[in-house]
Amino acid sequence: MPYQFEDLKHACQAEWQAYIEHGFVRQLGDGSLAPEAFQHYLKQDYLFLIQFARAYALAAYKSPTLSDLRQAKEGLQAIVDVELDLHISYCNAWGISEEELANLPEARATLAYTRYVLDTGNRGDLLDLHVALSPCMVGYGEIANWLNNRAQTIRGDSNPYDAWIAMYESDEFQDAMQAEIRWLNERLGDVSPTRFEQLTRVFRDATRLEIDFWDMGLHLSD
Ligand SMILES: Cc1ncc(CO)c(N)n1
Repeated sequence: MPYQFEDLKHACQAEWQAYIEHGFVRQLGDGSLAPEAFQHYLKQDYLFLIQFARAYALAAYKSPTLSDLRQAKEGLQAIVDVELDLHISYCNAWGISEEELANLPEARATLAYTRYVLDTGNRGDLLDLHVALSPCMVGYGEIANWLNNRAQTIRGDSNPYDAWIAMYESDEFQDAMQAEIRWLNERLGDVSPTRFEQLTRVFRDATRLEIDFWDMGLHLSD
């Protein structure tokens, strides 16, 4: 039976649920999150996005076909030209200047996660790299949808984190998430059980590192 992206999630169900339904996410949704925790998270996410862009550059290097190369280029361009600019203005709205962003030290959770993704891509092939990146792309889209279906979630001006949820429920992000799932499903369809086991380890580790990223925000860890 061909493997699908869903099988990776099922194989790591406990970790996936702990990531999607994390305390940080719940508190974002009901508006109770401490502003300091959110600001700490935003600052580290700026550093995360820079490394994330490098991972797309690595995907370009690892691309065997023109179509893969174009896709990696689109990803890199979206992060550098759109997401990072948006992130900087969003940080400004939360009282974090561009100068402060430029001088931030990386928290250990940021270092661990981003370098894990880059190392996995360096050691492996384009599929390893995409599996390592997939908890980011797919997870955040799923988190926005999970929050929207949750009774405790507050939307609109009475939740200071409403714009964050709106960003990840946007058609743009949801479309990118679906495109990533399609890409993975095409490749996973051909892998052997042994290769699937390997990829499951990558997916589990990346998911655990996303959990650590939320913990880092919640506990202001450096
Ligand atoms: C840590 C992290 N994971 C995923 C995303 C979604 O791109 C993000 N911005 N930050």
